[in-house]
Amino acid sequence: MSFSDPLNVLVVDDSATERALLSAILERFGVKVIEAEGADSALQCLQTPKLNIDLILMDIQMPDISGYQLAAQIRKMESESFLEWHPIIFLSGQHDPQSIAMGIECGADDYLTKPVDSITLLAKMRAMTRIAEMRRRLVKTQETLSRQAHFDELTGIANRRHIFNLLENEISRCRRYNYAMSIAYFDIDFFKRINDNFGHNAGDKVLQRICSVVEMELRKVDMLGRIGGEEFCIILPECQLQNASGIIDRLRESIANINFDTDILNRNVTASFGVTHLRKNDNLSNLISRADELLYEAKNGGRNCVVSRE
Ligand SMILES: Nc1nc2c(ncn2[C@@H]2O[C@H](COP(=O)(O)OP(=O)(O)OP(=O)(O)O)[C@@H](O)[C@H]2O)c(=O)[nH]1
Repeated sequence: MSFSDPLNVLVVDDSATERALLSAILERFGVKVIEAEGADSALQCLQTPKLNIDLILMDIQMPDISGYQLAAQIRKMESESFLEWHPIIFLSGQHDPQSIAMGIECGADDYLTKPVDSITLLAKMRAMTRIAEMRRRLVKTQETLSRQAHFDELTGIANRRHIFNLLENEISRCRRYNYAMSIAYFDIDFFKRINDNFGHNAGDKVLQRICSVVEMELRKVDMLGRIGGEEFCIILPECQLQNASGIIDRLRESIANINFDTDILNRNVTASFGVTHLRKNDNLSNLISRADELLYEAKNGGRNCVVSRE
């Protein structure tokens, strides 16, 4: 039996002889062994990305801390430092059911008693790496789903639901710490004409470029989200209305000055803005309604302008 991809196995044992014996068996099957004589070096190896450890084989009786304690520490470190999960197999001389139960309880995934039969050990390792691979795929899928649930696919910025959740959080923060906050709604002017005259693809590129310009111009704490179509929301935490109006007017100018690649669009694009701030009795719904109304005033007032009001 051997592994198709080279497997990196961390062997944790205080006895150099035991480590050497186990390494000799594993290396015969094409496994790459990384040795650790105790807890500190084991934890260090797991935090070293280039070692790329797939699995841990661990002794229980060690002088500094027991294998049980180390397994619990590894699980804690993995969850606190967002490290990948590593299967842990205990190799122990203790055969009693209590020791086995305790090993699993502390975070190990399997428990083999010494002397370990090499074929059994390799079969268990194969099963564990299969589970680790399935878990890796599951985590990746979860990350993709979470990204899709929170971010707009075309522009990469927060989607409607996410920006409203962020706004809800900011409103609570402002209430609690008595902070000021402003928001802006904006909408690209005559966007339909861009699609009609230059194609939907060009329209998409315009949306992407405008978002990246806006993100670049804003402070790190500001938040940008796509409400839908060509309408966007900006949250400006800890920003008084007067200040926000100035920032947003500069943003309007930056958008109007974007030079698009001529194969996308041979003219400039403008946007209209509504800016307001959080009033004492505002909730999410009336704050965004007011920003939306101001945006439509800006549209009716000739576009490419900012209308701001308390
Ligand atoms: N390319 C592209 N177009 C989109 C997207 N989402 C919405 N649109 C288009 O955006 C256009 C919005 O048009 P309207 O609502 O009439 O607004 P407008 O032409 O910008 O006019 P004003 O807002 O009044 O200045 C529609 O043609 C939509 O199809 C998208 O993701 N990509």
